[in-house]
Amino acid sequence: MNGELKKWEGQTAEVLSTISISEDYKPTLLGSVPNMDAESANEVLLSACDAFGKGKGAWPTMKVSDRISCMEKFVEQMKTKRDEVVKLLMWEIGKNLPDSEKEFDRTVEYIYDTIEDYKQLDRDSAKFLNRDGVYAHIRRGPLGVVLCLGPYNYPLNETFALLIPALIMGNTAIFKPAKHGVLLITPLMEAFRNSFPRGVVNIIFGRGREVAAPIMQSGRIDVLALIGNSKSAIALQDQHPNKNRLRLVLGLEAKNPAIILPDADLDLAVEECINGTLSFNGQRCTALKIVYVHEDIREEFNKRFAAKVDALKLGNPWEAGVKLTPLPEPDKPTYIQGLIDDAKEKGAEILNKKGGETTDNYIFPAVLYPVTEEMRVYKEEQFGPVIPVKLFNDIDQILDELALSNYGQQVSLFGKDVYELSPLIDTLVNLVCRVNLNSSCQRGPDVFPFTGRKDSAVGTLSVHDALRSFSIRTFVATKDNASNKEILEKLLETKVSNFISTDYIL
Ligand SMILES: O=C[C@H](O)COP(=O)(O)O
Repeated sequence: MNGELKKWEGQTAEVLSTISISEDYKPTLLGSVPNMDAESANEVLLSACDAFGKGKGAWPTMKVSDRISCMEKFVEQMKTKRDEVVKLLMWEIGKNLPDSEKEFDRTVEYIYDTIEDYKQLDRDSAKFLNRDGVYAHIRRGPLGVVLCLGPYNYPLNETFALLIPALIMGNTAIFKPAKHGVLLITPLMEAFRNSFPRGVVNIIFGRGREVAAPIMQSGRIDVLALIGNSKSAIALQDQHPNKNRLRLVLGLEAKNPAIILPDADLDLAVEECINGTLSFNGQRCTALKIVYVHEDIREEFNKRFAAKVDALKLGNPWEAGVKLTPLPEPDKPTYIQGLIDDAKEKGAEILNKKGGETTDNYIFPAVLYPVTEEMRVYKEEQFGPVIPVKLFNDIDQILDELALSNYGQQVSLFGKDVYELSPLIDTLVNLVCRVNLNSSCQRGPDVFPFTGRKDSAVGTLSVHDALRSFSIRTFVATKDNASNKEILEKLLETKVSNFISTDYIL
């Protein structure tokens, strides 16, 4: 972005749209981005390192109020690009219109919330301490250079959920857009260029192993911030010559269950499970990826749920009322078909009539029942349109499975009896990080903590927590005597230091 894009002309990577379910479907060339190599990626790295300048750069030492002004300028310009970005969200990743609009609007809100929270954080963390003859002025500061990688399912929102807090805290950043959802970043590049000093925000395009790996190998990355899968996170981490000094901020996989207790409101449970399992075709880390149904209500729940799934409208993302849309990953339908075949071989049935029907780059969601622990669809994070339903008689059976699971993000719990719910809630909050009562799992509102246990996350990504994840407490200390007092008073009075200042009182 602050590097010269022209440099990479002639090595462009084409971006094809696969988003169409029409019979005469043909992939359409939407645009192209530079396909960078290791050398170009290293130039970008140098640009980010120079801008941080081992702390001497203009950005990390800048006044808080000036950094906020840059961010405000950026978000104002970003808002003028809404239509363009929303269209690209539909065309590149197949997200339906309401969800694409929501992704854009929620990202704008995330930036405003981050600005407000940053002011509060700076006010709260700035402290003058005087103890045992030592006087200290404490504030929160940046960590250095951050490498941010976002996922294809939220190419705008989740990339920015990493990038924005990292930047406002005074870090410089390099970000790599997801493979699908790369073009939608391009309308925003001018806004970045107009709003931030050179080298503060940097972009890399290309394959992870070709552009992100060499950057990590340099040992100059201080924070790896990634939302995606553990495999990519581990592969990148392993490239760093000194992993111990790398701070990690990771949002990873999950296998969030819905638990339908015998006294659950079935209409509500069905509705919430439809949204939970199939919003954006189940391509959400917070999606419900398995449904546990109690034996007493199994028949009724399965019947209503399967019928509702079949009634969902499949179509192109821009068509009104469409819930199910084409999948951006060309090999996803084959993968899902493999899960269905495996489950059928091991004794499951498809409960809904349309389950497994394929249309170009889509496979209609199959509701699979009864699912058992030997099946791949039980073990793998399907991240797509297929719904395993598992029977239970005894809640302890589910608690044992959750305790053994590699994941620990969220649970949806459906029921009414408070005496049954309360011990369960008390246990579940120690197995996952968010229990959704009579509602499906979700990340939002984005001011709420977004995290997980075990392999689901490292650190917490909410407006509030992300600012802390991308910063460290730093301070200036001195012996409390008359001469030092005088120097400190002068520093405050002359306003020559941005650190020893009262700029935090915004
Ligand atoms: O892919 C994981 C996302 O953070 C899910 O967000 P969401 O629950 O708002 O769809």
